[in-house]
Amino acid sequence: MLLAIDIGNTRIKAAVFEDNTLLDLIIFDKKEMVEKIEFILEKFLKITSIVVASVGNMDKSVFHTLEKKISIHFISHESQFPFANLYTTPKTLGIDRMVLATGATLQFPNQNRLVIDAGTCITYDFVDEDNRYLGGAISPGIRLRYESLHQFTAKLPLLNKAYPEYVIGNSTEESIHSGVVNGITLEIDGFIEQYKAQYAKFIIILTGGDAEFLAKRLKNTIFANSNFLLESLNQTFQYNQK
Ligand SMILES: Nc1ncnc2c1ncn2[C@@H]1O[C@H](COP(=O)(O)OP(=O)(O)O)[C@@H](O)[C@H]1O
Ligand SMILES: CC(C)(COP(=O)(O)O)[C@@H](O)C(=O)NCCC(=O)O
Ligand SMILES: [K+]
Repeated sequence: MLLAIDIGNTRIKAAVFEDNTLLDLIIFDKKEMVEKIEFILEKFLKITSIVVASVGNMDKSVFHTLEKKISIHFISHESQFPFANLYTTPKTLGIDRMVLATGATLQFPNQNRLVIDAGTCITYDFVDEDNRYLGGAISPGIRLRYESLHQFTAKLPLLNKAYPEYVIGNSTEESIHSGVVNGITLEIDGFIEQYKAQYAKFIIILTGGDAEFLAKRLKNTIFANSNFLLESLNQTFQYNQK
């Protein structure tokens, strides 16, 4: 039994896996890390390994006590991946993006895949049918857009995400919602059209904390799976056990 931990820039997502079955999902803030991991290990006594993927530099001291009683694997640029990394700066590529590319490669073999992860940032990652990771894009996520409109202007309010009623926002709040939410959905649909100009066929996987919210407003058919990164982390762990 495996505990997979995805440390993003906003939240920590943890999942317990028995082979490829997700038994439990826990989402928490970084400051709750120790207590939450201890809670999970007490609840699932059969966990024998922990695998961690972190976008930032890991403070591994959190795991020092745990390392005495359980094996912990940190996915890094030195881990094994089932794709050829054609990124020209492979050592700066986000570990989260490499894990997403691994899941797309293993779960959807022999085809072009585009993974869109709508989290703190919206990341786009493309793996072609020959299992070559080509790269993609990094764009501000929903929260980042609302917060930057508030933080870098004199008068704009900080809003919680909501669907705009119209393209033409008829109030300050509606204008902000239209700019943020329509901006993102048009960006995503626009990027997909650009990829279609280069690749006749590819599948699209949408994940991240805002996947469900955005999926409803996207024109293109996509696989929306908010647990895709955790599933991919489980598969990355298995791939590194061979
Ligand atoms: N309870 C929540 N707390 C924080 N963000 C949330 C929550 N529920 C949904 N979200 C949305 O999820 C996004 C973060 O998604 P996530 O994939 O966890 O980010 P990351 O992996 O970058 O930490 C936020 O931008 C926010 O819009
Ligand atoms: C772009 C990211 C911040 C996305 O992180 P997230 O939205 O998942 O918190 C992360 O993938 C990252 O730090 N990437 C490093 C730069 C690169 O991928 O080229
Ligand atoms: K992301």
